[in-house]
Amino acid sequence: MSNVATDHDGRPPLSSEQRVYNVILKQAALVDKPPKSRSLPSDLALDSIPVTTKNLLNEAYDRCGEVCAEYAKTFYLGTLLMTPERRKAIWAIYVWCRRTDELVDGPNASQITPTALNRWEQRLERAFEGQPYDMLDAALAETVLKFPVDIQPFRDMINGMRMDLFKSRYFNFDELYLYCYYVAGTVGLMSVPIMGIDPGSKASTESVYNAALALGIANQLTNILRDVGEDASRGRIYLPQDELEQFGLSDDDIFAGVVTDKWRAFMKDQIKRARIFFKQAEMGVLELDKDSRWPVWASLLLYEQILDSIEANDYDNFTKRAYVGKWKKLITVPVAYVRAVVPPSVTRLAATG
Ligand SMILES: CC(C)=CCC/C(C)=C/CC/C(C)=C/CC/C(C)=C/[C@@H]1[C@@H](COP(=O)(O)OP(=O)(O)O)[C@]1(C)CC/C=C(\C)CC/C=C(\C)CCC=C(C)C
Ligand SMILES: Nc1ncnc2c1ncn2[C@@H]1O[C@H](COP(=O)(O)OP(=O)(O)OP(=O)(O)O)[C@@H](O)[C@H]1O
Ligand SMILES: [Mn+2]
Repeated sequence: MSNVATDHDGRPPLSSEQRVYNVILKQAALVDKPPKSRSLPSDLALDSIPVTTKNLLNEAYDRCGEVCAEYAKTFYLGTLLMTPERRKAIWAIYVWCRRTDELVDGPNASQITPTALNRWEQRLERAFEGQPYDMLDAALAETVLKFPVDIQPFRDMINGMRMDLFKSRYFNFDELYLYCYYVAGTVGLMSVPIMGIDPGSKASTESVYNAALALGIANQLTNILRDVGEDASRGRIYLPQDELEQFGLSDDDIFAGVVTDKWRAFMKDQIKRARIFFKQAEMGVLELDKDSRWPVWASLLLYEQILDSIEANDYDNFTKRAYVGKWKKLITVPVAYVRAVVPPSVTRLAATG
């Protein structure tokens, strides 16, 4: 199994960041290549799909859109601005990610075993080979046929779910970084080939992939900070153990769930780090194809505001769930639009007067 965590014989172990960067280089090289020629059965060529299958596929894409609208309304609205082909592809990937997450986080999570995840991975492979198991997989299968999406980030997301099955503590940020790549950085890598890089962009492909990875990491770190109380109630602590210790905190403090000055100081530090990842991601949004920028900006700005909300709750993420209110969301959407359509030099000039 190809896994970013594979050890290199005899050489000093690479950090998670270095391992993940190697994946970025590989993904960037793949998307730079001309369209891949997958060895698919000849009846699977896109132009030979019969009309009835096409109708079923369209129904499957519509269903993917509905799921996306149900789980992330604002983001769904943003996808409506993308070209129909891209929008459908993002929905299909969204649904695969949501279904993968539900395996370990959903109502049947207690029944999920490593074998079940292996079966899910086999299903994924079949979809990439053009042999989908159900209609939602068929939408994914068509998507990966149309766009230069590689299987590795998908496999890696399943690896993240495997990690969730046996691991409930993270010794340091290096371990947490790898987990964040698996469950969220991968989403960035899956999305870039769909959203496309602006033909006028001067940025290197790997720098855009790196920004996409950073957005995934930033989102996941934010998600972890928002859900500290909820995760602790399930016996899970994603926060790096060594950093907790540096602030004089232990697992017991988290289970006790009392906001102290030590906790506030610790949280400030964690929020600062998440914001650094959001900043890294921002540079990449400008390089995306024009009509893909708005949904990404909206998603970035909305998720980042969860950090503001944790601050506004005076760092009580034990008993309060940080969220972005309706009005803030409403304001964010046009702000994201302006950022997406106005070149950064103009907004910078406007900001400096
Ligand atoms: C435009 C855009 C945001 C596209 C991404 C669409 C997509 C395929 C999303 C899939 C998300 C998903 C269901 C992932 C499964 C694992 C998971 C749940 C991760 C957490 C998401 C937050 O979900 P939620 O708040 O609903 O959490 P709960 O389940 O309720 O706890 C994550 C925190 C991470 C999701 C990661 C991203 C959205 C990364 C987005 C990065 C890009 C789209 C790259 C943009 C490109 C550049 C160059 C910046
Ligand atoms: N899984 C996700 N992937 C990408 N972005 C997401 C995801 N979940 C949330 N977001 C971003 O964060 C925003 C807030 O998400 P949240 O799920 O709290 O609310 P919503 O579904 O957008 O709106 P509502 O509260 O009206 O249902 C989303 O609109 C989206 O932009
Ligand atoms: Mn959500």
